[in-house]
Amino acid sequence: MDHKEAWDHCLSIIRDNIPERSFQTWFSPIRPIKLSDKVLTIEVPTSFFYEYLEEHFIDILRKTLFKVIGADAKLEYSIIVHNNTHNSKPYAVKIPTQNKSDLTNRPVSMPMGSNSTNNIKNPFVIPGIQKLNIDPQLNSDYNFQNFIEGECNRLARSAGFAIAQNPGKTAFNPLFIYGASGLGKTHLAHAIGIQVKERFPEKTVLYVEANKFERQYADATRSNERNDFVHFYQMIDVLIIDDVQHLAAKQKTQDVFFHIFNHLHQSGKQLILTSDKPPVELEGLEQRLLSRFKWGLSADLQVPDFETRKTILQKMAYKDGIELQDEIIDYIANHINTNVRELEGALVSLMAQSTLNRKEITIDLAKDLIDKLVSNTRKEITLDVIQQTVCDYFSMPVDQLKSKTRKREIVQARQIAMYFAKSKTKSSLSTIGARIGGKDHATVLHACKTVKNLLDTDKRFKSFVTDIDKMLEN
Ligand SMILES: Nc1ncnc2c1ncn2[C@@H]1O[C@H](COP(=O)(O)OP(=O)(O)OP(=O)(O)O)[C@@H](O)[C@H]1O
Repeated sequence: MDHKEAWDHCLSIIRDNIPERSFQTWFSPIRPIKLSDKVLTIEVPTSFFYEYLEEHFIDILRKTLFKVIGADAKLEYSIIVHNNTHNSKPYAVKIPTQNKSDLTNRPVSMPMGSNSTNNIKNPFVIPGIQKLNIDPQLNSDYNFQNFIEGECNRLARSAGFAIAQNPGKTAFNPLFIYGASGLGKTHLAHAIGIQVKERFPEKTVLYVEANKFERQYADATRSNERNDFVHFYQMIDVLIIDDVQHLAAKQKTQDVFFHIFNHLHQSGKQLILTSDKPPVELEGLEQRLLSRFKWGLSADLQVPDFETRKTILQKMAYKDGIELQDEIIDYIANHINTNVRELEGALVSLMAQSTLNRKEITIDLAKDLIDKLVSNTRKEITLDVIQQTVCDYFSMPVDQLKSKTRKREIVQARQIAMYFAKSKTKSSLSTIGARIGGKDHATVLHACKTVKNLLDTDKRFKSFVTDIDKMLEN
């Protein structure tokens, strides 16, 4: 048995024992490299990947290897590092944090300012910020207790939670959280900051929106305080920058951020960034910044599925001290399927209506209000919404649609998603391709043509497309 056969055999066992989504996320990207003396070497994309496997799948990996290779089987990881070399680690041995720099090809030779805190002036206009004893600018409501977990945010939440226990010391540095509007990026970023402050009160945490960072920098430059600005930011232990996409085309701000980023990262400080797009799709940001954004972990927040929407509503209602009948929760969760902010809005409107009019919250009141709300705020049809809707319709995980698999039914679903993405959004063909399965623009064009042809020739296929169209439009 060679390494490929052995690993294939292992995969078939693992696949039967874990959820398909986990399998796709954590096992599909692994490549077997060699098998010698019962030691199987597998290649994983990042050290985070390795740590995650060790933490979550160690038991199943161990049992499967013993079954396939024998009782004295061993597993070695080969981790792809930035300079395209590999680093093999023996089975079940964690990467010691102090050796992390061996694994990541960190450049940086930026001259550093004095670390002394005495002569640092506070360059900011934000009231409350003073030298190191700064207000972290965190919203206490946005904590982990209030952040509801579901398949849609599990990876980002787990990574965020791990960071909060050990800021700067995990492989997730930076943590790059991305996703469409209203899905909880800001909330999660604050939750990490709050938890760090609770566990390590002496640490300096700062949340700042990218726009504000830009304005502060412009002010500091105007008043000749650029160095103070840089020194100030270089003293932060956990720096959270929200909506980094707003730094696009701001060359000078990107330059200064680049230096701050390098300094903090090299000093083992934690960076948390949020954006509405993954690093590969961020336009107008310098390549050197984008490549650094990919050093740690990029984790997306997706549109919550129906069950998670229900949980979110139940917990939100509970927090506000009201009890809603299941029928009402189901109705809202069914009709508001865009993002968490809108779910929250619907619940607040419902409570307001019932309080103002002294009416009980009944299913009729809920229907009346939600129907108005939905028709007034015609939901934006985004690439995420399209992919989620197509996957809901065919009962498949979004991961599969985004994967490279050539299984017929998945290819078909992917083509339908591309067709709707082309007809209902303004996204370019290459963006559509990149977001749906990592394909190029020619594949998207081909998909649109195929769907149009099938609409004319295949009745069953046409009914799929019509149903999904209705779901998107309603
Ligand atoms: N998983 C969740 N659990 C509980 N509340 C959530 C969750 N996700 C989002 N929310 C709530 O939804 C609202 C919108 O979230 P948030 O502002 O974090 O979204 P965002 O992704 O940063 O959006 P934008 O890109 O528009 O700034 C907030 O009130 C937040 O508390």
